[in-house]
Amino acid sequence: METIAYIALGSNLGDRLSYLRSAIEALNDHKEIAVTSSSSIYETDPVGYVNQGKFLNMVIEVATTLSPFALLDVTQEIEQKLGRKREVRWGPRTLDLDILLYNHENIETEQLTIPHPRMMERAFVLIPLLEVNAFVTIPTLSEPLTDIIDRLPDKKGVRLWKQKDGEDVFALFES
Ligand SMILES: Nc1ncnc2c1ncn2[C@@H]1O[C@H](COP(=O)(O)OP(=O)(O)OP(=O)(O)O)[C@@H](O)[C@H]1O
Ligand SMILES: Nc1nc2c(c(=O)[nH]1)N=C(CO)CN2
Repeated sequence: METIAYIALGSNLGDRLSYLRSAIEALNDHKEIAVTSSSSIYETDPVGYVNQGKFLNMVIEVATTLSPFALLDVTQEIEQKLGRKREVRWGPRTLDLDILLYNHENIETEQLTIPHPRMMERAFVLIPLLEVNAFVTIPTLSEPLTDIIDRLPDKKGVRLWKQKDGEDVFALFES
């Protein structure tokens, strides 16, 4: 059965825009994944480990026939292929792909937790997520997402960097 999933992308090393584009292309090239929508691109102050460069962050919606674990394998392969090294926890990275939501499933294993365990603390995730789907619902959450975002300290550090213009995800990457 086809699933709708939301994936957060982040990059703060090297050619950040090009890492985002390559990751979206690689996902869309997979025969069991179609990228169906995206947010704008935001430039965001680093959260957690603050002594690092600004991130570009965005969220995409995908339709997929992969299981959540197979989708995680694909996102991790793409991170590796695009040069990701894990050195400092929450530190600089060429590319980070986090699976936020997978239909309305709740998954809690050592390898994979969905909804993503830290998404509700991150305006750099919730602002683009709400842009992609203003009616998105999160399992076990009754409060409106907009109220949650209002309380998040990092929301002031989230700035629109490249506005989405129309429905074509790849148009975002044309200059
Ligand atoms: N929903 C999820 N999406 C992606 N990875 C997840 C998810 N839930 C659990 N993980 C696990 O988290 C591990 C660490 O991920 P990663 O190194 O990307 O963390 P990070 O980006 O440094 O921090 P954060 O998870 O806070 O964004 C991965 O190996 C993966 O198995
Ligand atoms: N602004 C911003 N800060 C972060 C980010 C990120 O993508 N954007 N990712 C992190 C680890 O996943 C830690 N901190």
